[in-house]
Amino acid sequence: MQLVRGLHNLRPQHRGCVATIGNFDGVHRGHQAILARLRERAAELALPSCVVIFEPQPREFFGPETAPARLTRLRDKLALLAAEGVDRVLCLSFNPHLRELSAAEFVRAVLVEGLDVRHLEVGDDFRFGCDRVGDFAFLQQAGEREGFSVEAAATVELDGLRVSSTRVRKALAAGDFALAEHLLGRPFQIAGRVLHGQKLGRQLDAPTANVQLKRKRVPLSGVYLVSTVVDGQPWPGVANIGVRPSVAGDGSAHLEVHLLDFAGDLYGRRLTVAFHHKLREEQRFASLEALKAAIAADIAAARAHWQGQPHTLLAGPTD
Ligand SMILES: Cc1cc2nc3c(=O)[nH]c(=O)nc-3n(C[C@H](O)[C@H](O)[C@H](O)COP(=O)(O)O)c2cc1C
Ligand SMILES: Nc1ncnc2c1ncn2[C@@H]1O[C@H](COP(=O)(O)OP(=O)(O)OP(=O)(O)O)[C@@H](O)[C@H]1O
Repeated sequence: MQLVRGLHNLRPQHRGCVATIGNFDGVHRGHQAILARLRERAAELALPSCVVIFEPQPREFFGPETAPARLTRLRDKLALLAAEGVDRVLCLSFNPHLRELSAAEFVRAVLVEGLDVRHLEVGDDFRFGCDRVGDFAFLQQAGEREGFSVEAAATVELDGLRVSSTRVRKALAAGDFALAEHLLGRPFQIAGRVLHGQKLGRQLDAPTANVQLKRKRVPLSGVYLVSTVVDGQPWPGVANIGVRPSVAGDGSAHLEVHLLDFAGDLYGRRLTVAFHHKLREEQRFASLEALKAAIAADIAAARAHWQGQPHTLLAGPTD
């Protein structure tokens, strides 16, 4: 899959494609349905498929402090789009210039002059352009004028409700991992490099891999049953994600993973951590002894949960 950053990096060979536009945060089952249609249309028309995304996402541009926490950082999103068979991603920086484009200007600059789109696939509720005035009817009219077809994919629902990134975030916040997994079509995962921590974990009888989050906010907080894959082998564990109120920190979110009965060195490696069940909220403990006892109880709960389940049967992460 090819990544093109910004309209100015489009070249003549990028013209002529089937496309879709959106945030695609989480690449959930609604997104997957659109991407499946995109693949089909691309094959029928013998053209490459292109997904147009924005960075930052529009809500992050309008309210960096109030925008919801991301399900996927750009890197994860790109990996998931590649796995869905997308040929090309056009990543536009959402900046003051882009936000001021009217729907008609967006169609002209991005879809017609930039990409020469021959077919556009969108969700039935899709809206875009300054003040979100561009909708499906608008796109169809523009398509008739400019010579591209537009198709609205039917809404994908689960239990009578639309699948959306917002709903995945709510499921995670409520600790409903079965629902999050249904909505995403895979367990919720966070990937990152293992960094050196404060080395306190050893004193707590729970050495932890400190997974770099590279983001200010995360869509979940607490203590969880997790799994990861080390050297191709699924590995169960328990993890804390949060600000670690019991130890002096900088207030930023951390992901600390303790793998059950693991003795190797993980520093510098990239781990993908899948979340399966919430054990408890993160707490502020008055002493390291109290924290140590709580972590021992978490580890015992994880052991009881995974006992009897062969590691190979774990619903592990995808890499
Ligand atoms: C299973 C588990 C549960 C944890 N629960 C909490 C908690 O409730 N409150 C807290 O402040 N820190 C909690 N922690 C985080 C520890 O404070 C952290 O792992 C420890 O400070 C080690 O950090 P280090 O890797 O930087 O040395 C938990 C860690 C694990 C592995
Ligand atoms: N459940 C769904 N069924 C069909 N299409 C969907 C569904 N969810 C999103 N889409 C479509 O996928 C494209 C990208 O959607 P986008 O990520 O912008 O919205 P979303 O998933 O609904 O997120 P949010 O909850 O943040 O609004 C759009 O065309 C959108 O209409």
